[in-house]
Amino acid sequence: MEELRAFFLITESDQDKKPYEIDEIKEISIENLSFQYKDQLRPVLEDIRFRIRQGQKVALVGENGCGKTTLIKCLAGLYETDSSMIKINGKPLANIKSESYRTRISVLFQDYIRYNFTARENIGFGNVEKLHDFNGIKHAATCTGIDHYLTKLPYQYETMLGKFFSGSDELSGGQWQKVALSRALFRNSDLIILDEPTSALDPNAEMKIIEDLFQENNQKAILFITHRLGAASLADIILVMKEGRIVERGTHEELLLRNGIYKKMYQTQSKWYKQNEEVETV
Ligand SMILES: Nc1ncnc2c1ncn2[C@@H]1O[C@H](COP(=O)(O)OP(=O)(O)OP(=O)(O)O)[C@@H](O)[C@H]1O
Repeated sequence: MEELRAFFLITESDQDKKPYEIDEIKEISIENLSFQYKDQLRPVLEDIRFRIRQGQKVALVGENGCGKTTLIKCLAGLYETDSSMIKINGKPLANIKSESYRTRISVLFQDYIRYNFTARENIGFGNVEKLHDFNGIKHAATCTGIDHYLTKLPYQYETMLGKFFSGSDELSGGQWQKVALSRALFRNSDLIILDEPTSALDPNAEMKIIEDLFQENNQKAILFITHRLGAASLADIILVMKEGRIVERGTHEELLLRNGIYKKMYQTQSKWYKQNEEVETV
């Protein structure tokens, strides 16, 4: 009898460890996550805890070097972390087949690729199986506001982008960023992770894109890094990081009521915008 029980116990625990597939991400939870780069003396992330549910929009803010990009790389499964610290639908990320997880997420890093291919392909590469789904590609481009520009190109979406080919069209930094963001949106994912997706855009264009992004993807979870608190204010939850830790969290209004880092950052940025408005009107 004991042997029989032992047999079932082993079989159950083996099954737990066997990587499995997921077809949906309903919740991501991070519990007590710490991370250290091999060549660094101190951890870059310490005791990180938060949860993102389906449809939630979460902004990650904080000064340069506080660990924001490292955190989203851990979440994207690019760095190995203690298996139980990141959980997807309540189960450790490490137990999920990485291919299956990656098809459910969409990530846009700061150093996105500018493909010397057509505009359609540049966006379509987000979901290569749907490279010929023109309506889907156009829809993603409309959401980021780049459709307007692409439709005016000599061959519209079939125009080559970049500067390598004759007849191709080289975009501005902000336009490339919109194309890259369209590519991330074209992917059919449950979780969209964006590292400063609108940093090259002017504040008005940025706010419009973030608003449209949230509206168009109301069922999806979005985690985005931003240095502009105007964009962060649109999120359901704002996580404020400092030296590898989350030190404040809440809505824009809640954080302004505290006399913390977020409020100081906000006051500094408001002053900056006011000064610039005054310079423009002089
Ligand atoms: N590949 C790496 N190897 C070693 N150290 C790294 C690596 N990437 C980042 N770091 C270090 O980890 C710390 C956090 O970097 P990270 O890029 O996560 O910060 P960040 O908050 O995203 O900064 P920024 O706002 O400037 O983009 C920094 O001190 C950085 O030097």
